[in-house]
Amino acid sequence: MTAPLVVVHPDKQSVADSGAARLVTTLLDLQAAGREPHVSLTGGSLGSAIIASILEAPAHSAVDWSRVSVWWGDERYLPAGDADRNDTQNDAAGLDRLGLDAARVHRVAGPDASDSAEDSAQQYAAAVRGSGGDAFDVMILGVGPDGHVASLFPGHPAQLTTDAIAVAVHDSPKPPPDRVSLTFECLSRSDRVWFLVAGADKAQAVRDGVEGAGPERSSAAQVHGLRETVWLVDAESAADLATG
Ligand SMILES: O=C(O)[C@H](O)[C@@H](O)[C@H](O)[C@H](O)COP(=O)(O)O
Repeated sequence: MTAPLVVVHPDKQSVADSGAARLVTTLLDLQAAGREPHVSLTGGSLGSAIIASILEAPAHSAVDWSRVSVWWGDERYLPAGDADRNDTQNDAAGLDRLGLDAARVHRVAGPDASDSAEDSAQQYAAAVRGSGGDAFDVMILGVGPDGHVASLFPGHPAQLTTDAIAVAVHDSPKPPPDRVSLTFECLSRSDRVWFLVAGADKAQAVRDGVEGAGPERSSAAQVHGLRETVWLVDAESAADLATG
């Protein structure tokens, strides 16, 4: 388990830009070392902002995006193309302009391609298991004001699922109610975990996450990278962190 490193930025745009720069550099290093990287994306405003920033990053065209595998930490259980799905929002932010190989873009099945959220979670778990890599190279996660990551919500029973890669989530405290999420175990099987957070309403969630609060307060605090755990935050969301 790696101790969290906190990097404070002036504003939300710099959080997205620095996440993008970090991702491009990391992918270049991994590809130079002969690895075919696996990256997990996130929904929310920063999940889309980082994609827009990647397209603006000068070195992004040096990455061979056709050999980057893309996943999502969670998905809203809605049909393909639904405007409220994380992947649809990421596509709209420019994901489809990166030059990815569609065969390596691992979308979570919606009700149009699975019998239930449970079935979708099983399909997704099988895809993760079958992907060859036993760890994600980069896991990008947004954090909700309530401390949730992916679709694992503090106090919700689904977050405590063990011995599974992915889980169906019902009665989510945030709409839509039905979702599919990677579990804590799977999220933490990542070399690098990067939390991207901005806004004054996230100050408590950042503090709880960085200080390692329990699962009833913070889902983010339960996720750690194997090599690094980095919080890319803006000044407002860092306001409650102890200094010095
Ligand atoms: O599925 C969802 O309801 C959202 O995607 C959610 O999990 C989001 O990622 C976080 O709340 C962070 O959102 P921001 O990046 O907008 O802060």
